[in-house]
Amino acid sequence: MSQEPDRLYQAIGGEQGIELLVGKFYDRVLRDPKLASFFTHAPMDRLKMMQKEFFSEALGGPLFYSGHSLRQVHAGKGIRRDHLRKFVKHLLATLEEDVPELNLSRQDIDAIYSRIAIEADRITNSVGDSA
Ligand code: HEM
Repeated sequence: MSQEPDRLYQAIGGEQGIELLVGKFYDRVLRDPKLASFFTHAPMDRLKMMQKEFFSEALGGPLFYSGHSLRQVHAGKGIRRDHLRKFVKHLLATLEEDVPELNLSRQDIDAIYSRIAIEADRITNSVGDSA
């Protein structure tokens, strides 16, 4: 590959950009009546910190994810595939609409989105199909 491994991390503006993205993303998730209740008792400060690490690692940045296994964290919570689909749709909408200050190109938006959305596969096996 000719591109720098941390190109996406740089494109998003490093740690600050990721923090902005994660904050706006959860604003959207928590406004969604189908998703909000999953987070009622979640430790949001820790969750956002873990997501910062997670995004950094996924985008080639210097922070590495130190949280629990994604399968274990999400298992047994009643999260279905349709919840997962909505969740990643909110991520795409956040990248497209909520962080104009990051000046992301279409190509970068698609690349960042796929790096995170692909992780849904890791947790998909621990959730059920739509009712
Ligand atoms: C691509 C999909 C997803 C990714 C990459 C992801 C990632 C994460 C990460 C990194 C954590 C922090 C784990 C830790 O604290 O060690 C977390 C926690 C959590 N996630 Fe997700 N998540 C995804 C989808 C979802 C969905 C669809 C829901 C529910 C609708 C959800 C609900 C939660 C909740 C409630 C917690 C907090 C668990 C707790 O500490 O009690 N996640 N997720």
